[in-house]
Amino acid sequence: MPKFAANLTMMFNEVPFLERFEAAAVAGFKYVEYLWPYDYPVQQLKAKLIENGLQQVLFNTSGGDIGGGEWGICALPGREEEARRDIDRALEYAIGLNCPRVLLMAGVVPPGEDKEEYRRTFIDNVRYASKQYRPYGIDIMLEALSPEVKPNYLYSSQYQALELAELIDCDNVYIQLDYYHAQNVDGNLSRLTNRLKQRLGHIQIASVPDRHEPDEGEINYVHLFGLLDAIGYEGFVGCEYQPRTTTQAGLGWFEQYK
Ligand SMILES: O=C(O)[C@@H](O)C(=O)CO
Ligand SMILES: [Mg+2]
Repeated sequence: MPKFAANLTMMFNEVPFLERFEAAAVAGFKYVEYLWPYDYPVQQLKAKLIENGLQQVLFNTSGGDIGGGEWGICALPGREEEARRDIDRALEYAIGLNCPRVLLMAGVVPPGEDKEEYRRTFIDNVRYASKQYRPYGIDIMLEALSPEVKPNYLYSSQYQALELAELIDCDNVYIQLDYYHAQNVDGNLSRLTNRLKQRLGHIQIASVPDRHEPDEGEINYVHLFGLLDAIGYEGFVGCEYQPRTTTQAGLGWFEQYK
């Protein structure tokens, strides 16, 4: 049975961020993920996890200047020093929070720029992170983002993510398969899951087209959860969706998995 992680960036927005840990635990979650921890000291977040009996399973490196159109800096040529400081800071948080994986946010390639240069920069930074994180047993995730969510992100197809992971060829670099993006770009989700199974480090779910609870829309999640069990996937499944109304009102789908 999949181990579901509440995504505290998208879920439980009825309460301020630090109160979402308790809300997730009360709703029956044992695991959490969210985009970024950096607004809070490690000790404060660690206390929230411990108080509520939760395990942190994922967070991301920085988004960069989000207001200025960035969405990650690990692929930006000329920003390598900053990206590596950011990768090091993420490592400190991962160690402090006992979090076993970090998503390396690549970034947006502005139209007209040399995409190959961004790709090379990303590969170099992922290899750097791999080396830094390996002694601590922390894995690195690569996630393809669909243009619906982030136009011009470095890579949008799961098959591009696979190609990158194979090229980088480091034993602690895995794919974060977000079925919402995958359905928007690639489709054929059963075949895709089987194709990626050796490299799956994390899964995320939401309905398509509306990115709501996984109980509506064009993806059959009951089938996919069964498939994940069948291929022996033992990682986590992050609930990265925008609740239709309130978070609690939409958790009917989760009842059978608690
Ligand atoms: O799907 C997403 O958007 C996220 O998983 C993320 O980490 C940043 O884009
Ligand atoms: Mg995602």
